[in-house]
Amino acid sequence: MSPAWTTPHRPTPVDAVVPLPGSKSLTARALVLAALADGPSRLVRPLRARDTELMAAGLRALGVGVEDDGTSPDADWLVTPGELRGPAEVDAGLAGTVLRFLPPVAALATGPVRLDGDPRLHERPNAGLVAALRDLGVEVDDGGRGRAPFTVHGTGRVRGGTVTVDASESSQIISGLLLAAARFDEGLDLTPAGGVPSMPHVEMTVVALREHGVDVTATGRGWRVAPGPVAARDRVVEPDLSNAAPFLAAALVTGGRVTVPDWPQVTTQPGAQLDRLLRQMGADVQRTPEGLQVTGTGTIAPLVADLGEVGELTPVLAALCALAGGTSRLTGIGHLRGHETDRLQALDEVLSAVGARVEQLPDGLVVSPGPRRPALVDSYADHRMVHAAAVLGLAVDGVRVSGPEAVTKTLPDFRERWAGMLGATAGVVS
Ligand SMILES: O=C(O)C1=C[C@@H](OP(=O)(O)O)[C@@H](O)[C@H](O)C1
Ligand SMILES: C=C(OP(=O)(O)O)C(=O)O
Repeated sequence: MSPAWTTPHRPTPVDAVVPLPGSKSLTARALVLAALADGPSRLVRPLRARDTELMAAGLRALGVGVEDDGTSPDADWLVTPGELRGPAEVDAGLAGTVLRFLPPVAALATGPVRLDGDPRLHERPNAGLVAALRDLGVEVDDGGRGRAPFTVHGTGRVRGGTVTVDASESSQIISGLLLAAARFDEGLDLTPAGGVPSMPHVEMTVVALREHGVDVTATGRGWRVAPGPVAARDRVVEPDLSNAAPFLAAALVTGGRVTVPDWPQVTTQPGAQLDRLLRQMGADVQRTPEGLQVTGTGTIAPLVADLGEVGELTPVLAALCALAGGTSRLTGIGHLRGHETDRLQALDEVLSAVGARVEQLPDGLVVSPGPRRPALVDSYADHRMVHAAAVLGLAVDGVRVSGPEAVTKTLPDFRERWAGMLGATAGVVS
């Protein structure tokens, strides 16, 4: 583990333009669909971070070509579908996308595919996916745990058909099944058994499938994917709007201004909701020719919001709540207990350590500011907890976070970008 990171304290306004690398979620979908397609595809500006490198490595292990385009400054990937085959070992690390998107692909391979990952991956909920694969005719050996590690015994084809899926703990279970479904003999008619968190991420999957020529219909109960080819497609990956959260939050905390360039006009990324949420917290948010510009006043309004659609924004928003002028209430996020760490517990510990008052609800958090104090907090191996600590540290002198290397999951140079933002005078952080 690298030494604890002393997060920079910043009593004066920031003023910076912060470009961001590609979206984790869009890169993951692009890789899987390109792997299942009828010809080679190019991914321009994909996210190159632990989660997406693990996705690429997992696909390679199954026989897909995922190669660097050495000539491209943006580290493009060229994806060449191949015959899917085991035996293979897939390391999912701590990536929910690999955990839930690759098993349905593995089911299309010939031979056993074993999936394992970090110790915490063994605790991430996945029983709904295992049960659904079995209902679709796939043999999965999970030792009765419904979690990793498990082995998918692919036979080269999946019957598919009608299935009811428990995706109450992760939308990724639905996305994973839909992504591979056009390659199932009967396609897929999927109905969620109950509530589904992070619905915009399912919509992102549906749009990505249609962009690859797949016939997907919303049935009212769920989604139907017709069997058929997946068209190859080159694509440019949008910047990761969820990873914009800590940088934009810095504008609110310091009463400064931060612009994220190339903010898409239209997007399926749930991070786009930062526009609305940061306004609710008192920021001025403008779409300028350069990108999304957020300006803070130096005071932060408390937030009362259901974050069920945008759970991954919670750590940074909760950090802002700890610095706000009153009590905030964040709900609809019980499923965050199954994320990289139990994020409700972790946020309770971290925000309390710097002086906030925190109450855990079954599905959320109530956060009130308190007398601020320095603290050494844990990252819990969670990239977004490091982002949250960095936001707190702007306002609270002496916030240190152990295990800061967790940021490699989706933004390996987070600390360099953070320092660049703070050093910049209306400058671009490159
Ligand atoms: O499909 C995706 O790319 C994601 C879906 C969401 O997962 P959950 O539904 O498990 O929250 C989100 O939190 C995660 O960061 C990315
Ligand atoms: C929940 C997250 O990740 P994962 O894709 O591993 O579920 C996240 O990035 O906030």
